[in-house]
Amino acid sequence: MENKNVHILTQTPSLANHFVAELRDVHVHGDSLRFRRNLERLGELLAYEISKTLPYREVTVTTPLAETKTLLLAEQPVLATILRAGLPLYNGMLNYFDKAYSTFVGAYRVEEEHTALQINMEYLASTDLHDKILILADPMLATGRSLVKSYKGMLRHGKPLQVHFAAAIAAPEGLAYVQEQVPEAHIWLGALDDHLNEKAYIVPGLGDAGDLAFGPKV
Ligand SMILES: O=P(O)(O)OC[C@H]1O[C@H](OP(=O)(O)OP(=O)(O)O)[C@H](O)[C@@H]1O
Ligand SMILES: O=c1cc[nH]c(=O)[nH]1
Ligand SMILES: [Mg+2]
Repeated sequence: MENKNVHILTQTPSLANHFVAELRDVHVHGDSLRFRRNLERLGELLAYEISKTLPYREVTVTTPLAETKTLLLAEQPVLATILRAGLPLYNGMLNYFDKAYSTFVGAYRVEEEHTALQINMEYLASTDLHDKILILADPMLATGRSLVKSYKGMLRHGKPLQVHFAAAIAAPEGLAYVQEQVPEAHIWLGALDDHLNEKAYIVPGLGDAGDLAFGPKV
């Protein structure tokens, strides 16, 4: 997909391909610690890629031997995520943007037979977003409904100057919906997959990210 606002890590050879491969692999899925850690490692890589596009300022650092100039972030981004599957990806980003403030949304898909997919949003705890650089991380961008509803809910806490959406895996349908609803967003993906199935799961995808990380919901 040719779009300068969409960045897909696995389109070039790098360790991101290892992390995404393990996230998908049914033979690794029994190990929830490894699943969470792979999401976290991907979050670290996505944070690093995003960091290359952020504004910097020059500062002087004093070593034991001399003073030297270096670049530091002009400002910290705000990191946001959607509970619960978003936590490990968010945690990876927080490992790198280690002084960032955070915003949390509790949203989940109501997956019922014969009814249209609905997103329940029941919790929102946000820092001030006015004029901030916002990075919203959620591992699965399937229909895009969770991401867009969460982002629009966050806007009551201020309009960010810049918005980045980060996901491990996206479906083309969800990507198109997000681009239509939030055209200003910069989108960062581990991988862009083929399609959604009849239950709005990403194919080939990885299954249910929340269940694989934290166990099945009842
Ligand atoms: O693009 P969408 O079609 O909205 O689907 C994506 C959402 O699905 C997953 O969460 P889920 O609803 O399974 O909740 P969970 O984190 O509790 O597992 C995922 O973490 C996204 O938030
Ligand atoms: O494929 C999908 C779609 C939504 N949520 C997931 O965890 N996986
Ligand atoms: Mg889930």
